Amino acid sequence: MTRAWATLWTRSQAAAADRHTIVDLGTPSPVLMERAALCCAREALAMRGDLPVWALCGPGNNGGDGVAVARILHGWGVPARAFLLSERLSPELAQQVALAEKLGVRIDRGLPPGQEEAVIVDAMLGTGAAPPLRQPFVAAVAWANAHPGPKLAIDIPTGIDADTGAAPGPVFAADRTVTFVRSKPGLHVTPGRAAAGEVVVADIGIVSQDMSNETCLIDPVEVARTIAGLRPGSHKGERGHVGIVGGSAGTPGAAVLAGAAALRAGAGLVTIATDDREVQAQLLAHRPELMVQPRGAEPVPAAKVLVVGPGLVREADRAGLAALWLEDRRPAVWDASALAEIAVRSPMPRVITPHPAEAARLLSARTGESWTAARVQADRPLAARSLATVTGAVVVLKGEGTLVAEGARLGVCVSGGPALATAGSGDCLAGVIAALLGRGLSPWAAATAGVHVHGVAGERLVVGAVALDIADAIAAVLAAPEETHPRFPRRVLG
Ligand SMILES: NC(=O)C1=CN([C@@H]2O[C@H](COP(=O)(O)OP(=O)(O)OC[C@H]3O[C@@H](n4cnc5c(N)ncnc54)[C@H](O)[C@@H]3O)[C@@H](O)[C@H]2O)[C@@H](O)CC1
Ligand SMILES: Nc1ncnc2c1ncn2[C@@H]1O[C@H](COP(=O)(O)OP(=O)(O)O)[C@@H](O)[C@H]1O
Ligand SMILES: [K+]
Repeated sequence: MTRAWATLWTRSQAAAADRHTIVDLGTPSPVLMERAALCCAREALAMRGDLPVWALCGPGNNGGDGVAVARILHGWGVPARAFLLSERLSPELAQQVALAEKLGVRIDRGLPPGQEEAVIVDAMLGTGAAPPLRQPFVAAVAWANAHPGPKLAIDIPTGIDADTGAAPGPVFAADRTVTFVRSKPGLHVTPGRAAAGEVVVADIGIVSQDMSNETCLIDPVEVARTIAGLRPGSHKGERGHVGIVGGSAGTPGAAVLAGAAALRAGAGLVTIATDDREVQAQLLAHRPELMVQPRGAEPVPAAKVLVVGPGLVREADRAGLAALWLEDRRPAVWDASALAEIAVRSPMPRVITPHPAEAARLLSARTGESWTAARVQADRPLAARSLATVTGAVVVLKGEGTLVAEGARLGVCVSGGPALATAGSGDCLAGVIAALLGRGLSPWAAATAGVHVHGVAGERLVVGAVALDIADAIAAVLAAPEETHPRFPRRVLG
């Protein structure tokens, strides 16, 4: 089970929790704001060295947090100022301004003058706002990003959509974001993830009645436990036999990579099914550990799990895949060009691993709507969930901040980096997930553990590494899975 505090709240879930805590339970709103600001002030203190702290404040309660941060720091003897960017002030913000002024905190209207280096605190907009940004925040974000000094965002960097991670305009580029009670999907989904910096979850006593945990981070603690629970297997047959339907003339490499990654992820045996004699010869030359056999009506009958798609570029090599999708009872990972053969929901255990362009093609074909890769990227959670609905599969939507969807459930991967952006890296991922399925994990568990492990393996490589290096790094990650990850939020209590 994912730890409760690793679940993610959407904008409406956060607002409902605020309302419940304040209205139903009677916790005064200023008490929550004080606790929120105290956590942010501590983080600003840790980031400042001997720099002053400047809070850029919007019109709502996010702005109220900013003024309270300036007041708390001022009380600790830190040179801290607040800058009000809007004419309009919410009642909580007005209350904070009045209190801060009584205590001698300097509060100005408009952006700070000059180029003095300072910690810039983004208290412009929080979870009450929805992008695209309007003025004066478009200009304020550009000013802040160009100003020298560390950047701290309160709750969410201004400009990021808290629910989707989309950034339809300029975005505050934070080094650190302090978010309240639960993190938000937008801090971990591309492109929001890059703008959030280090994410700190501050528990400030807001409680929710909503016990659903449909959206969560893929928790490295859970992944490590899942991996530790895998049986080593006393002989190779017990660790699962993976069959790979892949490799066309001229592109045998993708099948080799999927196979190599499956072996590194603990598959006992890997057999590649292809009818092309030239491909068969090339496969064996590439990786002698692999086995090769003709495809036939039922590919690799001895295999417990299939990977379908790596390198199947020739149309003739995709004949019969539609029936395989629908009828083959074995758990299977479907990838690359094989995804074009999916015409209906499959009742069988399936994991599909599209990148955004493949996801768009599949969604267009299956929904009759017009999807492009850009539309997928504009709301990755929606795209992943829609694909899960129309295919019946566990969906791995690849890319920075990979998503895993099963029905309405969504897992967000924290691991992975630019070294993974290399030809064949996706083939390795398919092989890892298949190996984990073969070792007895459910499609959800295999997909979530698979993307996390693949991401960590990629992080251990330098940019310029090739896909076979990823496959080879996977064994080391599985041998000693770590329960922490630098991009998994740090939790503070306030
Ligand atoms: N008492 C509470 O409920 C607590 C609230 N907290 C803070 O309050 C925040 C939420 O506060 P609010 O609900 O007041 O909302 P925000 O402060 O996030 O922003 C709402 C304001 O932004 C404006 N706005 C919305 N979309 C915009 C856009 N695209 N461009 C420009 N302006 C836009 C709206 O007109 C509105 O005035 C949280 O993110 C958190 O920082 C914390 O203090 C914790 C306790
Ligand atoms: N910048 C990045 N950060 C994190 N992961 C990435 C990044 N770029 C690519 N990846 C990952 O690398 C893999 C690439 O897969 P794919 O697009 O299918 O490429 P290929 O077809 O070359 O194998 C996916 O798992 C994807 O999530
Ligand atoms: K903010």
